[in-house]
Amino acid sequence: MPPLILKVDSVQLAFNDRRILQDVHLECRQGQVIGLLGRNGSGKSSLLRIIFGTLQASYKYVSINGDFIHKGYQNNRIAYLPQHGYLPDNIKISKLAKMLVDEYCWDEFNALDIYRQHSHKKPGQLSGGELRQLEMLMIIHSRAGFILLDEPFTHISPIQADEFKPVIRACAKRKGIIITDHQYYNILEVSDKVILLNNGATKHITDNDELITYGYLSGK
Ligand SMILES: Nc1ncnc2c1ncn2[C@@H]1O[C@H](COP(=O)(O)OP(=O)(O)OP(=O)(O)O)[C@@H](O)[C@H]1O
Repeated sequence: MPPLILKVDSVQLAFNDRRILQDVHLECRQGQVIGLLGRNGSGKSSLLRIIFGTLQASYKYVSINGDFIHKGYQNNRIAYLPQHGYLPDNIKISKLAKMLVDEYCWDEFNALDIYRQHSHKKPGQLSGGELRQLEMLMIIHSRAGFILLDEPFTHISPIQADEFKPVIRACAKRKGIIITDHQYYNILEVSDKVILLNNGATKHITDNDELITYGYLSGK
């Protein structure tokens, strides 16, 4: 089967007449990790929510292999790790995992140390970093063909971030992933392509020095 291709084109978003996104074009193939960088307030979370279908844009074109996708979350086509936690506090991790994790990935997920360690607990009994790791792992082992990760490295210690990057790469063998985080060095390491959101437009970065040219990194 040819790889699935997610296309996002001509996204327009404004809040109270303030333009946030106006010239956004990106493509993510199954097998690829696309890193999305941008300054605070540049519209990264808004773009991911528009693709997922929980934020309405004034215009968007999102498709998977040519099929227009109105709400990405429908039919498990796209899964999304929001910037802030999404798991309810009082349901056991094991029960949540059974709802979210794809049965075809269950053995792989069930073998993860962090899951084995905490499966009997509830989210409210975990540290911020433990919870973030489990939230992300459930999303990337979900049924969806495309995964959107909004700041997955937040609250994660450097050593655990290093353990995660191969897990993300392994997941990308079967899925397409769009990932954003302010830990830009992790994004540069884990991504096949990097896109910068700058003044509402996507810039496809081919040389990391462009991150300085566009004012994302100071270059000092
Ligand atoms: N519901 C809203 N109403 C008005 N303005 C909003 C709303 N949601 C977001 N914004 C504004 O839109 C802009 C883009 O926000 P968004 O959260 O997408 O940025 P971001 O790139 O993810 O930022 P950060 O890196 O700080 O998380 C910001 O200036 C924000 O203040």
